[in-house]
Amino acid sequence: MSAKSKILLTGGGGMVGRNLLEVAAARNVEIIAPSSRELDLMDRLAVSSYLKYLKPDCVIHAAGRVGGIQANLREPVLFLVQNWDMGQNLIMAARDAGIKQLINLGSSCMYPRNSPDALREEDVLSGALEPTNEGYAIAKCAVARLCDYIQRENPEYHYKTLIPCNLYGRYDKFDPAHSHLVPAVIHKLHRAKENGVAAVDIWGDGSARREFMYAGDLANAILSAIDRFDTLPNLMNVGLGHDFAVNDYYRVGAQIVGYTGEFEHDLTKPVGMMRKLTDVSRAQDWGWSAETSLEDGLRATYSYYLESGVANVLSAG
Ligand SMILES: NC(=O)c1ccc[n+]([C@@H]2O[C@H](COP(=O)([O-])OP(=O)(O)OC[C@H]3O[C@@H](n4cnc5c(N)ncnc54)[C@H](OP(=O)(O)O)[C@@H]3O)[C@@H](O)[C@H]2O)c1
Ligand SMILES: C[C@@H]1O[C@H](OP(=O)(O)OP(=O)(O)OC[C@H]2O[C@@H](n3cnc4c(=O)[nH]c(N)nc43)[C@H](O)[C@@H]2O)[C@@H](O)[C@H](O)[C@@H]1O
Repeated sequence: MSAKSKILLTGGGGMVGRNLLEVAAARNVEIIAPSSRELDLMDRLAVSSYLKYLKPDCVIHAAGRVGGIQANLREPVLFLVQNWDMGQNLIMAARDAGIKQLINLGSSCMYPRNSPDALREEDVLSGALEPTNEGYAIAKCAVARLCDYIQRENPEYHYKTLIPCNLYGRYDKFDPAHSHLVPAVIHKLHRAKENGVAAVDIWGDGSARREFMYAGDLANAILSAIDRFDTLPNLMNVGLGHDFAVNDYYRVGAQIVGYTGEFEHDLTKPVGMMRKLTDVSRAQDWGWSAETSLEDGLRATYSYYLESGVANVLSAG
């Protein structure tokens, strides 16, 4: 894509979007990123007229209704309806506006549950989904397939999907009502350290495994995808290629936060998939690999948690 290309980003106010905008700014890549108040993706007519007016050369779809296992269990209707409506509205409007290049973000939750092996792109829709996030996963699969079908019907359109593994990093959601594992680890351990709490609860027995990648690495991957769009595979996992047990995230988190207390396992809490490791060979063949270690990523995320004031807001709540 040329330096003059006009790039539209949805979800610019979210964790992935804000990391992408930071990395793009550092490389003098201009990206147009309307907030949800400026462009509500649930409003089909507004999306259609916006795209016909703006006529971007490429669209990056990073908006979504996103949350951890507890939010998905609580509101499956919202996760299904909003992620499908936003994706359909944007992608159909892009097609009808004649926009030829689009990068859609899926999620490793799209994959069938409980696969002992690393998940390959061709495994999408090859088995039953994880019940704890089924609504979200159905929407993600449907939007990814919509992109694929548009390409099949219109070969001059290139609507590609990246499938990120679990993510964490600066600008993440730390509110326990919505957070994923890693921000929950940071928030719970910080609060326990500050309040002298003797033991922190871990949901489940801690043996579930997760592949959490630093969001800054995904931002770099998306920028590479923009730069080298023509060689980008139509469907590509973006992950670490290795995972850790839930207990490991708490152990390393305790080192970073400075928590020296004990842990207790709450077996009444939901654990979701026992594993959802992505196979990253397609990305490696394409010339991309993640670079940030868990320790470095946790350290940067904890610094953000402290410096952004999130810690104080959540402590006051
Ligand atoms: N976080 C993860 O672990 C993870 C893992 C794999 C894939 N992904 C995917 O990566 C993408 C970004 O995730 P994230 O973690 O950055 O999510 P996030 O922090 O929750 O951000 C979501 C973004 O979507 C926007 N949005 C929500 N409803 C909207 C609407 N009706 N109209 C326009 N914009 C709307 C939000 O805008 P406002 O802030 O203005 O509401 C926000 O900027 C999503 O597609 C997600 O499925 C995330
Ligand atoms: C990428 C996201 O993956 C999500 O699944 P999923 O990895 O289980 O989502 P998480 O909420 O990150 O949970 C990951 C694992 O961490 C365990 N866990 C341990 N302690 C905690 C805690 O205090 N808070 C949280 N949240 N988890 C905790 C949890 O039981 C689960 O096995 C999907 O629900 C979303 O839709 C999204 O796709």
